[in-house]
Amino acid sequence: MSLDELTEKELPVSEAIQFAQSSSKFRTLSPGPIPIPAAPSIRSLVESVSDARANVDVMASHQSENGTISTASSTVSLIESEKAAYEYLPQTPIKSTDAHLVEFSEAMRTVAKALRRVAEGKAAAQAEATEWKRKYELETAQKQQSKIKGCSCCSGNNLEKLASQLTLETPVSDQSVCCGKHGICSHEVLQDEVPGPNPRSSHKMVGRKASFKLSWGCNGDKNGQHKHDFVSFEKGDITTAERSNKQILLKWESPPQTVLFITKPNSNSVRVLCAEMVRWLKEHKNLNVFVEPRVSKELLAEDSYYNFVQTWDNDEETKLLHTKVDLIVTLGGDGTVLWAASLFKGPVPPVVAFALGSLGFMTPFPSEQYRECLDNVLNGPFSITLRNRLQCYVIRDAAKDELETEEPILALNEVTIDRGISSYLTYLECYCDSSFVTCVQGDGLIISTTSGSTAYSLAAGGSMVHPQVPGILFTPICPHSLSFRPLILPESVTLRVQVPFNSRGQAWASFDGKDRKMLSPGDALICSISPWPVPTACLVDSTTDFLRSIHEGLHWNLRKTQSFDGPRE
Ligand SMILES: NC(=O)c1ccc[n+]([C@@H]2O[C@H](COP(=O)([O-])OP(=O)(O)OC[C@H]3O[C@@H](n4cnc5c(N)ncnc54)[C@H](O)[C@@H]3O)[C@@H](O)[C@H]2O)c1
Ligand SMILES: Nc1ncnc2c1ncn2[C@@H]1O[C@H](COP(=O)(O)OP(=O)(O)OP(=O)(O)O)[C@@H](O)[C@H]1O
Repeated sequence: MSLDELTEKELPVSEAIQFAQSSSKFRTLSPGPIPIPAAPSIRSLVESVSDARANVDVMASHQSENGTISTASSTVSLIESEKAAYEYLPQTPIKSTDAHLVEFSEAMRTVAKALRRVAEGKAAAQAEATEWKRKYELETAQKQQSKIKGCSCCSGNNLEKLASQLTLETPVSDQSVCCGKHGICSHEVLQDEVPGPNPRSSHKMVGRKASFKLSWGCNGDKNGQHKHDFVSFEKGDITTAERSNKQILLKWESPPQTVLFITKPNSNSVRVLCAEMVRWLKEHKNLNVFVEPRVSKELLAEDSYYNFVQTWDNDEETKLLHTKVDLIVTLGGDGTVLWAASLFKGPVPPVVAFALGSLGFMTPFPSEQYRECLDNVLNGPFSITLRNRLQCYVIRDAAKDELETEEPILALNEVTIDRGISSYLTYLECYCDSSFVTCVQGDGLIISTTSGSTAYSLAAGGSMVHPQVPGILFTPICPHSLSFRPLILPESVTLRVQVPFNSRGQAWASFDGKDRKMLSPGDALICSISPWPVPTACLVDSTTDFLRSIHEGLHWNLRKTQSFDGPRE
C-alpha cells in the first residue's frame, strides 16, 4: 500500500501504526547532514505509538465485554508498548534522504490523525457512559419520589390530617423506611411537640415540610402559566412561537415551618444578627430553626433560651436536611451561599441570602431589613433564580471500570483545573460530548456555570452571563496561545477534561474554590449540569438583581458622561 492510499483511506489506528513501523522508509532513515528527528520528537513518537496501543486496547475491551466499558488493560499495554518501542528504536538502522524524511513525517501525521480519531471515539464512549449513569441516577431518584408520593404513609387526606394531629417524635430511621435511602420526600411528616421554646431533649423537633408551586410569569403579568418553548415547522417554515425563560415565582401551598441558618464563621456582627433573627422567627413566626453544630454551640453559650434550636451530628443527618428544611437563610457573602449549597448533594430548598460580605452577587437581601424581607418570603409568592450547578466526577486512570468513579461533586460557581504548585504549563485534553474541543496549555481551565460567570471566570476573561441563561462557560486561565478565546457551550453537553499520559505534571481540580483534588496523567474529570439547581430568592427579580449586582458590585461600564458642549456638525 502506498502512503497516499494510506492517507486517503483513513486506516484504523492499529493498521496505521503497523504501516508506519514497517515502512521501509521508516527503517532506512539515517543521521547525516539532514536534521533527523531530535530526542524529544522521538520520545513523543514513542509516546504516540504507546498511546495508540492503549487506545486500541480500550476499544477492544469496549467491544469484548458486551458494551461494558473497561480501561483495565490500557495501563499495562501502554507500559509494555512504550518499552518495546524504546527497545526497537536503537536497533533501527538509520540512513537518510530528504524524501524519506518527508515520507516518514507524513506517515507520522497519518498515525497522529488516526490517534486523534480513536481518542475522540474513546471520549465519546466515556462521556456517553457517564451521561447514562447520570440519567440512571436521576431516574432512580424520580422513581423513588413517585413511590414516596404514592406510599400510604405520605398520601391520603385522612392520614395527612391524622399526621398533623400527631405530636410524637418521628425518628430519622422511620423516615428512611417511608422515603427510602435518599429521603427525597416533599411531604415528610415531621412533628412539632409544643409551640414555643422546647427543652433540648426533644431535640428532633419536627413539622411538616411545606409544599409549594412554581409558576412562570409571562411578560411580567405573573399569570402562573408555564409556556414551553415551541418550535413550529408547519409547511416547512421553522418558527419559534414561545420562549419559556420568564421569571419564576414560588408560591407556598402550605406555610413554611422550618428554617435553616447558614452563617459566615468568625464574624461578630453575623453572630449577633443570627441570634436576633432566630429569636424573632421563633417568637413572631413560631418557626422551627436549624443551625450548624458550630452555631448551635455559640447560641447555647450565649443563652439557654436557644434550647429549641436544632442541629445535626453527622453526615447521614446532613443528607436528610432537605427533607426537613423549607427555607435556608444565609448570613455572609457569596462564599456563604456557596457553602450552604455544598451541604446539599441533592435537592436544595429555596435560599434567602442576606448580604454581609463585600461583593454579594448572590446575596441580594439587606440584613437591616430582615423582618420585611422574611415576611415577604414567608408569605410568598416571590421570584426565584434557579441557579444551575455542575455535577463533576473524577475518573481515576486506575479505575477498573469507567463507571467506578468517586462521589460526584456539585459546584455552584465553577470547577477549576489548574497547575497547582507545579511550575509546568498544564496540559489538558478537552472533549465536549463526542467532539474534541482543544488542548489547554496554560495555567488551567475554568468550567463555570452562568452564576459563576461573574466570579473566577470573569477574572480570567470570560463573559458575564445572566444566571438564567442555559449554558456552561469554558474559560482558559492564562493560555499560552494568542487565539484561545473563552467559549459558552449549551447546558446539555457533557465535558471531559483529561490529563494525558504525556503531560509533564499533575493538574489540580477545585470546586467553588474548595476541595482540591489531584489529577494525575490518565485521570479525567467529567462535568455536566446537575439535576439539582439552587433556587435563590430574588429581591426584585432575576434580571433586576443581576444588573444591580454588576452595577453596584463591579461598577460595570462606569464612565463619566461627556458634556453637551463638544463639537457640533
Ligand atoms: N482570581 C479570581 O477572581 C478568583 C480566584 C480564586 C477564586 N475565585 C472565586 O472565589 C470563589 C469562592 O468564593 P469564596 O467567597 O469562598 O472565596 P473568597 O473568600 O476568596 O472570595 C472570593 C470573591 O469572589 C466573590 N464571588 C464568589 N462567587 C461569586 C459570584 N458567583 N459572582 C461574583 N462574585 C463572586 C466573592 O464575593 C468574593 O469577593 C470561587 O468559586 C471562585 O469563583 C476567584
Ligand atoms: N457556614 C460556614 N462554614 C464554614 N465556612 C464558611 C461558612 N460560610 C462561609 N464560609 C467560608 O468563609 C469564607 C468567607 O465567607 P464569605 O465569602 O461569605 O464572606 P466574606 O469573605 O466576608 O464575603 P465576600 O467574599 O463577599 O467579601 C468563605 O471562604 C466561605 O467558604
